[in-house]
Formats: sequence, C-alpha cells, structure tokens
Amino acid sequence: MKGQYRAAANRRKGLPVLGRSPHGAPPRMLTRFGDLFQDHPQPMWIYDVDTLRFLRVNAAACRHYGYTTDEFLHMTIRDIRPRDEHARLEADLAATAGEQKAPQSSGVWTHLKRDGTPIAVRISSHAVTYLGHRARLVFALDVTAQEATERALYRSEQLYRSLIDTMPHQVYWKDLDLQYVGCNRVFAEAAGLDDPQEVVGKSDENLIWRRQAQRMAAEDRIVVDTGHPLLDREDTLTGPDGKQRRYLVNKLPLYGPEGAIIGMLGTLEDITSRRKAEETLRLQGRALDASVNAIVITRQVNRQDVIVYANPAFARISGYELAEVVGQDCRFLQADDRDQEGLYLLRDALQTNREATVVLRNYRKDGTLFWNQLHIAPVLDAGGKVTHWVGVINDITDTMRYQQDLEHQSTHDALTGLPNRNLFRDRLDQAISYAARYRNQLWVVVLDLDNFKLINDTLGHAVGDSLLQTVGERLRAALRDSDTVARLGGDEFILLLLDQPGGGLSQRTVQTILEAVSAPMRLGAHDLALTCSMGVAVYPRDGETGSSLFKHADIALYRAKDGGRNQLQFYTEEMNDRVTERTLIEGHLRHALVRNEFLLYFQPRVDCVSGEVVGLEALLRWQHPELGLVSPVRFISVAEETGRIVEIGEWVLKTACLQAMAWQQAGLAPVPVAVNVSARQFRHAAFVQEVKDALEASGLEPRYLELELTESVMMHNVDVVIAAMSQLKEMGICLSIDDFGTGYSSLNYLRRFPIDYLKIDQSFVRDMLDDPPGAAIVRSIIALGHSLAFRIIAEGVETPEQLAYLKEEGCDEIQGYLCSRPVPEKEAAVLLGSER
Ligand SMILES: Nc1nc2c(ncn2[C@@H]2O[C@@H]3COP(=O)(O)O[C@H]4[C@@H](O)[C@H](n5cnc6c(=O)[nH]c(N)nc65)O[C@@H]4COP(=O)(O)O[C@H]3[C@H]2O)c(=O)[nH]1
Repeated sequence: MKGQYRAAANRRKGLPVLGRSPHGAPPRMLTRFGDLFQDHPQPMWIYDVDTLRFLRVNAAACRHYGYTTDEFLHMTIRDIRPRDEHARLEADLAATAGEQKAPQSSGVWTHLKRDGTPIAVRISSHAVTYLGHRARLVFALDVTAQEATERALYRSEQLYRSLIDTMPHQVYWKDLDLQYVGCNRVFAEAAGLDDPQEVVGKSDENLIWRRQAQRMAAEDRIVVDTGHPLLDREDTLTGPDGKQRRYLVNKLPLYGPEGAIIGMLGTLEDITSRRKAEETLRLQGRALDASVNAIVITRQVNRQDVIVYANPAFARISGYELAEVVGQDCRFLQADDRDQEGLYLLRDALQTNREATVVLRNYRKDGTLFWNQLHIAPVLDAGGKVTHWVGVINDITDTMRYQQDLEHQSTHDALTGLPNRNLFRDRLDQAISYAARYRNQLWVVVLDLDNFKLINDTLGHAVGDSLLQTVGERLRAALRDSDTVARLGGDEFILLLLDQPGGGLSQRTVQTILEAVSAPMRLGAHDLALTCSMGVAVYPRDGETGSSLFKHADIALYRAKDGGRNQLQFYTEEMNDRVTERTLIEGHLRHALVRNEFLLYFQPRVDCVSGEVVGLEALLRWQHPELGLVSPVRFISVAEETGRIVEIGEWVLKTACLQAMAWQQAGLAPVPVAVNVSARQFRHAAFVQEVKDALEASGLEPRYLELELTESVMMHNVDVVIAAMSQLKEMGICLSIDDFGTGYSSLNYLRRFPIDYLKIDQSFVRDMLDDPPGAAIVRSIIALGHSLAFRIIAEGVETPEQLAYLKEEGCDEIQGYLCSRPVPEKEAAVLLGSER
C-alpha cells in the first residue's frame, strides 16, 4: 500500500516509475535511480515504444523544452519533432524496433521547443521496460551551439576554399623551404596538376616551369628572408600547354600567429590576352593615327553626336585642332549649309542604326569647302546596343572638282566657256515648261557670223579663236542673267531669251545683240567689223518643243543668210515650206541622173562692139516628170549641200563638150562653151582629170571650153586652187569669175589667179541705171578688171539702155535676155547658124 502510494506520489512528482519489485515495494535502487533521473542535468525521458507516448520526463527535459511534466505525459515523441523529421523518425523507430538493451546512438535530430524554437539534439537510447510498457530511455544532448559552430567553421572553410578557387588568378603558398603548402585550382591547372592537393610538398623544380625554378627561388628567398613583398612584376613563364605566357607576379611574406614569417603567398595573373589586346589596341591606335583618312568617333549625348575621338588626319583635313572638336557635335562641319541630300541620308542611317556612305559638303576652319565622302558605322556593345559611331572622312574634293570639270566640259564649250548644245537643250526644255505654266513667250535665236570662214582662213585660226571668244563675251554682256547664250560649234551661237515681267521681248532686244556683235573689234593687229545673221523662232507660236524651235530658228537663219546676211529673220510658215521643198528636191535629185532627167540650155554671149555671138553658157535644166522643168536656182544649192553636184557637174562637163563638138562637126560657128563649176566640184581632187576626160571623150579642143568659177572657189586653200587653175590654163582652157561683186575678193587679191574673164553679177547690172552707186561699182569693176587685163562680161542685160551704158563704160561682152534667153540645144544651134 505504502509502495503504491509512493509510486503514485512519484508519478505526480514526475519521478520515474521503473516498475515494482516482485514483492510490491519500490526497490531502493529505483528510488535512487529516480533521483538520478529526475536531477540529471541532461534532458531524459522514457517513451512507450508502441504508443510513442512519453512515460516519464526529467526536470532538465521540462526546462529545456519548456513543457510541464503533465504536458509531456500527454504528448508523443513525434510532437517534439518538426514535420519534416517524422519520416526519418519512423525509419529510425523501425530500425530500432528490436529489444536491444545496449545504448544506441541515433545521431543528431532536430527537436522543437514548446515555443517552436528548433534545437539540434544528439540522441542516444536503450530499451527498457517501464511499468510493464515496452519503452526506451532516451538521453538528449543539446548540440545546437556546437552544431552551429561546426557549421560556421565548415562554411568559413568552404568559403575560403571556394574564394581561393574561384579567384581568376593563380594563388599558392609555400613554407620557408620554398615547398608548396597549398594552391588554388587555377594554379593547379596552370601547373598541369589534376588536384590542388597534388602540389603539397612539391617545389618549383618539380613543376613544368622547372627551367625557371632557380630564378623564382631566388626571388622567393628574398621575400621570405627580408619580408619585403615583390609586387606587380611581369614575368614570362611556361604554361600548361608548353607555350610561354605572360604573368603579373606578386609575392608576399606569410606570417604565423606569433608574427614570424612562416612562408610566402604568391599570386600569378595571366595577362597574356590582356597584353595581346593592349598590343592590338596600340596597333589600332597607331593605325588610326597614321590613317590618311580622317576618323572620328562619336557618342550620343543629349541627342547630339558628340565627338569623343578624332585622329590627326581629321585635324589636317578640317584645319581644326583635335582639342577644339572633342566634345562638339559634328554638325559644325556643315556650317550653315544644312540643306544637303547627304545629311538626310545620314540622319536616316543614324536613326535606323545602319552603316552608310554619304557625300557631304563640309567646311574647314578657314571656311573653305571640302567634299567629304563619309562612311559611318555603328559600334555595338555586348548587348547589341549602339554605343558609338565611327565615321571615316574621305576628302574627295579633288575628285569632285575633277568631276565638276568633266561635267563642265561636257556641258560647256571649251573655247568660249559658254554652255554647249547639250546644256542649252536642257535649259530650253526647262524654260519651255516654265513658259507653258505661266503662259510666257520665249525666243530661240540662232546666230551665225558672216564670213567668219574667210577671216579664219586669211587671218589664221588664232585670230579666229579670239574673235569667237570676243563675240561670246559680247553676247553674254548683251543678255540678261536669266537669258542663255550657247555656242553650237563653228561660228554658230544660239540664244535663249526669256520673257520677263517688265521686260518683254521685242525686235529691239535682238537688235541690241546684232549691234553688240557688229561693233568694231581689234584683234591683235587687225581691226575687224563683223556682221552676223540671226534666225528667230518664238515659243509657242513657232513651236512648242525644243527641237521644233531649234529647227525653225535654223531655217530662219538660212533665210537671213540667203537674204544677203547681216540681218535678222523671224521664222515664218512659208520658210518651212521652203524646207519641205528642199527635202522634196533632195529626194528626187537622188535619181535624176540615172533617170536621164537632166538637159542643157544654152545662152549666148555677145560681143559689145561687133554684136556677134562669141560664146555660149551651158545652163543646167532638170526635167522632172512631176515637178516639171526645175530651175537650177531650186536644186543647185541642194545638190551642193548633198555633194551630188560632183557627179552632176561631171555630166554637165561631158555633155557640154559633146554638144560643142557636135555643133562644130555640124559646121556651125565654133564658139567656146562656158560651163558653171561649183566650189565643191572644183575642190574635188579628180576635177582636173574629169575636165581632161570630158575633152578627150568629145574631142573638143580645150580653147573651146570655158569654166565659170564663183568667188567662193578662191576663198579656201588658195595655193591648191591656183595650182589647179594653172593646170587648166596650161591645157588652154579659159577661166572666168562668175557673179563677180557678190563675194569678197578684192581685185588686188584676184591678181594671183590666172583668170581671163570677170562676169559682173546681174544684180549690179539690173540696178545700175537707177542707182548711181551701183553704176559706179559697175564702172570701177570694168576699169579695174581691164587694168588687170581681164575681159569683162556683164550678165543679165535686159535693155538696150543697159547695153548702151555698158558699151560706153568699155564692157567687152554681154549676156542676157536682151540677146537671148537660155535656149535648148536646137535653138542654140539656130543662133550659132545665124552667126555664120
Ligand atoms: N533675170 C535675168 N536672168 C538672166 C538673164 N540672162 C541670164 N539670166 C539667168 O542668169 C543665170 C546665169 O547663170 P549664172 O549666173 O551662172 O547662175 C546660174 C549658175 O550659178 C547655176 N547653174 C546653172 N547651171 C549650172 C551648172 O551646170 N552647174 C553649176 N554648178 N551651176 C549651174 O544656176 C544659176 C542660175 O541659172 P539659171 O536659172 O539658168 O539662170 C541663169 C540665166 O537664166 C537676164 O537678162 N535677166
């Protein structure tokens, strides 16, 4: 009873109830044990192996865990464990399920105090039977603090190890014998070792850089002996691949806890790539500096492209000192010249981060222009973002100047510097579209210098050239800035006159130009008075396109020249008709010879004194099936222009000779036949031979052939002409100058030519009786002609009064309607027959 009471009391006190003695009284030993259990400073408890319920806990357990004994006795050993340890607990319980009596350690566990604080507890236990329960007595040693220290120590060691290992540099440490005590992973790798531990106990002689070992040892020795560190020294060492690598070496003394040097710590930084990169940078920098192209690097700052670098070539090209431009926006290079196509392209490239090449007008510090072919390229960072722009400036001023020169040459006349035909056409086309929009007029004036060829041939090309230059300058000066004067080539100029508000176009405008050209000019030793002929076509009346205005002005010019030069002609529709007719004639003329459409008429020449027929002039006629009998006035000039006159002339020569011979053979009076020879025909190389052939073929004696040449024949290649004339003269052929007075040969000039007759042009004869100066000209031609021993023939004599006057003035022969019109061969034969 007493024992039962005591057990109950003990239970109430939380004392262990270890079972009863077989006699029912609590054994003394248990009581002692109970005290020991209860008072033990280490937490202890007994739990039921089947229910896991606490059966007894000691005071230290209550203190440590914060539960009362009662609370413990209502709990299981699961309740003092965090959830995540439950599985481990079950596994442990299963493993210790046997009735091992021996104490068992089951390691360190996490328990929870009543307030939830986790603690690390080392558990050891052994099986007991407690009050009939299968139970375990548990000793719980709180190792939380110890664990924390160990963990911290472990972590610190780990940290230190990983710190050293993650360092990009090689780290090693040696003892006083200069043997390696440790190193990091990088060092081990560089030394060709698999693990840092392998270095321990080794010296440099055992490692791959053994050749440099002695030198390294000497350095190390200084550090450990003197305590002086060796800092930032560059060295070349053998790398794991056997290649030489560049290192930055640091060596420091290592001190022990007592402050004595116990070894040394070394670091090696592999700077091979850095040095290579530096070398590359140095070379690139040098290349930038030495580049002939200016190079600029910019960076965007506040939406401005600010220069951060410019090379010396930039300073040379731009004239700016580098210090002046760094920090500046590149815009200053364009000054105020902002409206440039290149700038728009540049802006676009900058906005879209594209490379681009543009041409810009830039200005040097001194304000002079230079053409810049700029290539820009973005510089990207590792993330692909544009950080800078590189600009390569190429000074293409010379190229541009050359291009401009070429362009100028292709659009301007080299001699006068005036626009040429191409540029004129451009301007004309532009002016037409402007005039069309504003309903304005514009005038196209083709201008041709009269007798320029004569001046050029007689005074030389140098005089001719300066004459053209002077005319060019005068024309330019006579025109307004808005007008254009261009040189078409030779002595032909073309003007484009614009109708301007307050300055309308009038004949007076063109008259001013005419006067500007004809003002006397002195070229070297020569005083010249020049005249010109002009043809005008007016937009829109005479044409709405450049080419029609061109063509019509040209037609008008022809008319001006035809009309006796030194005049101005406005284009008319009728002129176009003439051109149309020329085209028609030209077409038909092609077939005239082969179709045998030519024939000759003859006009007698009569001696003024005797009244006898002293010669016949052969005059060409063209009998065309559609055009009828075509006058030579209509077709000779066309034949001359097309060159067809050569073969036609040859036909005339042959036919005239044959006819003259036929008349002679028919017993008619043998008189010379005069044949007209055009300048172009005469210049033909085979002309003299053709004459010989015609005489031979007909059998006509040369003295019965006369050749009528115009003054123009004598204006070119004078020596060649004289030589040909002399040959003809030697053959016995007579030569005459036709239409004398209309050309520009002076009588003095004529002296050089072997001529027999001068034929006074009919225009003088026609007017001489009504026009005293005309009569004076006729008189002087006769007088001067005679003084040079020429015979004088007057052409176009129609009236007895004219004949009387001419006779009185001593004219030798006449030709004209007064005697006879040109007549066909049969009628001519009659005239000759009547002479007999
Ligand atoms: N008003 C007027 N006219 C008169 C009178 N007497 C003669 N005529 C015309 O005056 C022209 C004289 O010939 P030309 O001065 O050599 O002028 C010639 C000559 O330069 C050229 N021509 C004619 N035949 C030939 C030829 O075979 N070869 C070359 N190259 N030219 C030719 O054509 C020109 C014109 O020839 P045609 O029409 O035959 O015109 C002829 C003749 O019909 C007159 O009293 N009054």
